[in-house]
Amino acid sequence: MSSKTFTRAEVAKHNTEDSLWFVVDSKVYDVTDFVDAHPGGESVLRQVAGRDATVDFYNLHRHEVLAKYADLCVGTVEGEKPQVITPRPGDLSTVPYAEPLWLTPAYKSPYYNDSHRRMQKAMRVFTDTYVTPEAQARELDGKYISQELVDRMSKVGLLHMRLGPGKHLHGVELMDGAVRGEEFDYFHDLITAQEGVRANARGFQDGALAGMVIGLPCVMHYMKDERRRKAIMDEVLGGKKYMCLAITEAFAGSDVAGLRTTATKTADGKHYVVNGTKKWITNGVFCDYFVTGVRTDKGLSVLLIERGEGVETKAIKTSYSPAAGTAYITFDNVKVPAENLLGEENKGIYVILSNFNHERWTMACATIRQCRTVVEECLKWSHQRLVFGKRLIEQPVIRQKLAKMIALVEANQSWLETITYQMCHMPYKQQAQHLGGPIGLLKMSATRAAHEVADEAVQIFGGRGITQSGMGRVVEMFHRTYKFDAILGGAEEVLADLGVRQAMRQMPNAKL
Ligand code: HEM
Repeated sequence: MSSKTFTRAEVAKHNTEDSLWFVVDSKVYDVTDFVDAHPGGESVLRQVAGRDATVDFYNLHRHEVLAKYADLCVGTVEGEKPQVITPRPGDLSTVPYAEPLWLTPAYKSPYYNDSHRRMQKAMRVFTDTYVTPEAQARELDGKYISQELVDRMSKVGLLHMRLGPGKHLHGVELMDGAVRGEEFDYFHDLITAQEGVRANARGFQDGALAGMVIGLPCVMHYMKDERRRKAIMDEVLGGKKYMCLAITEAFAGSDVAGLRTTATKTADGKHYVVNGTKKWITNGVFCDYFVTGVRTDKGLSVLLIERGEGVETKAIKTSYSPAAGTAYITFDNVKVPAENLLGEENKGIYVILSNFNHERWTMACATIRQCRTVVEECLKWSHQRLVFGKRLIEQPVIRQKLAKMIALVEANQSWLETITYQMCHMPYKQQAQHLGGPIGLLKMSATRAAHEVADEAVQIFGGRGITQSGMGRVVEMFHRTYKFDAILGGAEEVLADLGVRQAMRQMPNAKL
């Protein structure tokens, strides 16, 4: 920004055909050569020529517009300083409820220590600096994640971290040394998930190797040949090869037992021959490995299938961006080595189920954080938007909506943290027994809340809430995409039922 200063009287002189200046938040803008390019047209700019246009500007634009057009700024008003906060990469928001309570000054939490705080800071800087700019660009052009970002994520251990705590992290320096792999627990995991989704790009979010997050654990826990397992883990965590989980079919979604893709053993027992289809496979379009649910002679099995002869993928157009690489897959007589069987033959259901809790919990982390971002957007918008002669926030009906949204977000975050604490203190096997139901209910609660939050947010933003650019772009994206989390990883209704059925297994002979 230029260091020049001007008096308001000097700015006022630039209100002619040949020179058009105005002030926004103490900064002086010369838009003489910009009027033809201004998306809002020329006339509106002429109306504020020579004047302070701060109120008009923020009634119509996001603050980030000023950063994008920073070269229009020719200086500041003498003796004045900009009042509007310009966040730097890594900054916490000071808007009420924009951050979870543990990151809000004056609040305490029993769950987070210094190591968690270091992780949060490092993740925020990384997301703001590298992920958000690419995520926003990919949402627009629909291309897949760049190898450059994958390499960067791999280098700081982000791909490793997304599998959750465990031995695969031991000896790994995370986020350039912010945290040691050995100290990584489920609260670090929660932070990783919640910070990552601040890029506000739901399609890209899945495109950023979500398939690996749910596919690779099956290899990590169930591939028998240790040498091969290590080689594949290194390739995938090194960002050299991409992996996805291919379970759902046109025939069966949440009803995993209804899968129809078959795997038949060859007479010599050395191979399986796979035939069938898969649908809605996240990242499938650009993956090298497919962790695939198949029907073998006496039940379900899981095979690691490499892209090759007989494997075809084509993109499915969904309501989020093509950056996710969502695929329809066909397997036609695909020959798969028998050692690519993950877990036991006909017992694949255990392989599939073993992963579900962590996947669902991660989705709850993400959804709750996205709801919070939408709350922040709504608080800012209702605070700056002038309508019917006053700020939107002065309408009681708007405050009612905000209160409901805030309460939903805070309640879900608290429940999430309580469950996360149990995850930190329960062996994995016990988690499956005691936490499968609560995690299912938590995910259901998070996506039901998302439904309410998305709906109210669009009402608050009006037409902008259904417009993909400008003020309401975050709300529009959320409203268009929150359903992915209500369906993927187990539909709301299936998880609600699971939660209650699991509780009923513990039901004593208690009477009213
Ligand atoms: C440095 C100054 C300005 C820049 C760089 C700028 C840039 C933009 C951009 C990029 C848009 C597209 C929408 C968006 O992305 O948010 C836009 C829309 C618009 N601008 Fe500006 N603008 C400036 C100042 C102003 C001022 C002072 C006014 C009015 C007094 C104005 C009136 C409008 C209007 C009416 C729209 C259309 C809004 C809508 O579609 O909802 N702009 N401007």
